[in-house]
This record gives sequence, C-alpha cells and structure tokens, in this order.
Amino acid sequence: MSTVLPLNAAPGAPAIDFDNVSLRFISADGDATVALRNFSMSVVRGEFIAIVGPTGCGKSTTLNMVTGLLKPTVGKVQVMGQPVDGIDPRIGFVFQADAVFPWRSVLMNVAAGPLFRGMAKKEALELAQHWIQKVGLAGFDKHYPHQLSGGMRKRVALAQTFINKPEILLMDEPFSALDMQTRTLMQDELLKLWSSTGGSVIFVTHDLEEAVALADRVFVLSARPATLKRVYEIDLPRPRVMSEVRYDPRFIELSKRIWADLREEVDIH
Ligand SMILES: Nc1ncnc2c1ncn2[C@@H]1O[C@H](COP(=O)(O)OP(=O)(O)OP(=O)(O)O)[C@@H](O)[C@H]1O
Repeated sequence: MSTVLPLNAAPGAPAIDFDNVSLRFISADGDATVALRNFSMSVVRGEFIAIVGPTGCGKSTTLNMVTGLLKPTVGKVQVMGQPVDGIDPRIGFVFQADAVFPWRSVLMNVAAGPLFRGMAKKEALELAQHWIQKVGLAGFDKHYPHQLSGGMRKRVALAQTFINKPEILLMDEPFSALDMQTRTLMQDELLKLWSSTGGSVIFVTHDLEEAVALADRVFVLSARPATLKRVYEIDLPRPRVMSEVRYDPRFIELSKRIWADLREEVDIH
C-alpha cells in the first residue's frame, strides 16, 4: 500500500469526489448500521463546502472516508482524482477537540508539521513565527496551551494546520465549543486564511447559519441513513464579514429555506 499519493496526479479532477457511496457499520454482535446511502458529492478545487444534517446522520463519517480512516461499503471516494489510500499530506484537519500538544509551547506546536517533515529547525521556527502572527497570536509563542483561552487555542490549531499549506481542509465542528463572539472572530479568521491559501474545505457543522455564512455550497443530509437531500448554492458576495453577513436579506432567505429542509429531518426522528 502506498502511503503518499503522487502530487497533482490528475490536474483536472475535483479535489474530492464521492461517487454513489454507501457505508454500513457492522458491530461485534453482527448488527448493521447504515450511516450513509447513495451519497454523491464533488468538491471543486478551492471550493468551500459545508455539510449540515441531523445528529448522527453520518456527517463525520464522510470526513473519515476522505482521510481513509473508513472505507465505503459501496461506491468510490477519490481525492484529486485518485482513490484514497493511506495518509495524504495534502489534507489538513481541525476538529472540535483541540489537537494541540499540551507539553509544547505555541511555537513548537505550530512548528510541529514542518519539523516532522524534516524542515531545518531555524527555518521551521521562522515559518511558525510568521503563522503565529498571521492568526493574531504575536507575543504568545512561548506560552503553553493551558495558559491560553479556548479561542486562542483554536488560533494555534489553525496556524498548526495552515502552516502545512493543506490543499484540502477537513473541519468537524471546529468552533462549536466557543462562545458566540469568539466563534464569529474565528470564522472571519478562517475565511481570511482560506482565501489567502486557496485550498478546498469541507466544513461539518450543526449550525446552519454558520454553514450559510461560510460556504460556497451547503449540502443538506437527511436523517440516518443519510442521503443527500439538497444542495444550496450560497451566492452571497465575498469577502464576507461574519458580523455583517447575517443581516443580509439573501442570507436570511437562504437560512430559512435550509432550516425548513432540515426541520423536516429533525421532526421525523
Ligand atoms: N465505528 C462505528 N461503528 C458503528 N457505528 C458507527 C461508527 N461510527 C459511527 N457510527 C454510527 O454511524 C452513524 C453516523 O455517525 P457520524 O458520527 O458520522 O454522525 P454525525 O452526523 O457526524 O453525528 P453528530 O452530528 O452527532 O456529530 C451514527 O449512528 C453512529 O452511531
């Protein structure tokens, strides 16, 4: 099994492609749970996709198939035109739980990726300082995670991820543990970082307003076994400012429509 895919193996291919994918979990006592059924989704390079759906429908499962942690029972998942196979250095992650190392300073946390890949220490630390500044943490490089607020730790996580220049970024409710104000700041931060680096993002969230505010397209999943219910084009202009976009009449209209779709799923189950 190869662990690293050839870079830009298929230049014209979508960044991520789910082709009629179903996934069934079989538990130790033989019970089957269908988490995803006939799911297709194509993510263009540079596109920001959000996935919303009721609890337990299979949102995280889709991300786990992009990383290769889970394999579809039926159908195909491809990254940059190639089947998912092993660890792909082009993919970055930010999840709800902080992935920062508690025993490392902010600087060493942010430098971890480049150092791991063999970059010279001086160069890696300089690059890390650059990213620490970029996420608004200048002066905190010697702090340890326990000395930071939840929002600041999230900034470390973003710097730690973006320093690796991911071509694909998978985010699973990354800001859901934050208070509303910090969350809004982090959403702005994410959009800035994304627009300056140009990767593709899949952002899983329970918060449909967050999905509408951030994404180019919102994929609505049905209750389990999840199928794709509808896809919404979010034609709000960019750059978007989180504290303002929520008052845009088009934002309100789209949010209402998507909520009506989602509510049907939540009501039934
Ligand atoms: N390893 C596993 N073995 C068996 N069932 C699993 C496994 N992982 C997930 N499931 C089941 O598959 C379904 C989808 O789970 P998943 O975590 O993808 O949902 P989700 O939409 O991300 O949920 P939430 O919104 O609550 O985070 C759930 O019913 C879950 O219990």
